[in-house]
Amino acid sequence: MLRVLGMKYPVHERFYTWQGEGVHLGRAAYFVRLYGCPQACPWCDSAGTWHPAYRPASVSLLDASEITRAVAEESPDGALVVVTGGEPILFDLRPLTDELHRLGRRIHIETSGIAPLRGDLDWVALSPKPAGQRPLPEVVARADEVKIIVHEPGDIAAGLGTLAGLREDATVWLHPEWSRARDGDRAVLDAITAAVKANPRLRAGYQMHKLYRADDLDAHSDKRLVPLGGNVALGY
Ligand SMILES: Nc1nc2[nH]cc(C(=O)O)c2c(=O)[nH]1
Ligand code: SF4
Ligand SMILES: [Mg+2]
Repeated sequence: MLRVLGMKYPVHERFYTWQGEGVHLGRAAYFVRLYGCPQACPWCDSAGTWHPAYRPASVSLLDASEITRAVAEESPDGALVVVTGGEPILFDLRPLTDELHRLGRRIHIETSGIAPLRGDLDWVALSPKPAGQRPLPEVVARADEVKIIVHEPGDIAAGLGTLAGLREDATVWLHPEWSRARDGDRAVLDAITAAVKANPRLRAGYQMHKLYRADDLDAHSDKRLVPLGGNVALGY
């Protein structure tokens, strides 16, 4: 118990913006991006999780009170708090969700679902990574929405294959991976369109914050353009 109360979270970056994706698209949101993820998706926009050149020199270790104070000082009442990653589900989020609830905030998580969820979350956005570790059934059952990132057309079936036990009312998004969306990759976009037309349960998604370039205003820890797909010359 004492250990949990003294829990420190590795905060990679934090910034106040709006939710750029999913059911809560467009809502004011304070993002807390925790650090560390074993999944190593080569297109991850949190490149420090997998890319040697983008590993931050240091990451702030903050406890629940420090994070909550930053949320209170840097965003107004009514803004959501989105805990993202990295992989936030690796941490015991109970002290953090308790403090943020005392502040009156609603708390959302973005996760690949690879560990039991610890914390009182108001919204769970599950983004399964079938090429890596698959989401636990208990997290699938808890998910309020799912975002399947489509880098190749085959990612649609692979993502859907991880969702046994998903609630009937959970929203399932197919999101073109950002470089595919940005480059107008017809194979990926057409595969999403065909999948939605074949299965009305699915929805076609997009990362609206990137179109707005809202990211440019964020206090990201690393402003460099994130490389995609690795760098063969450097051996990763
Ligand atoms: N504006 C904005 N919306 C987002 N929704 C999910 C994000 C994420 O990186 O998890 C994200 C993000 O990084 N920025
Ligand atoms: S699971 Fe998410 S945070 Fe982890 S490497 Fe993949 S995209 Fe990045
Ligand atoms: Mg992002």
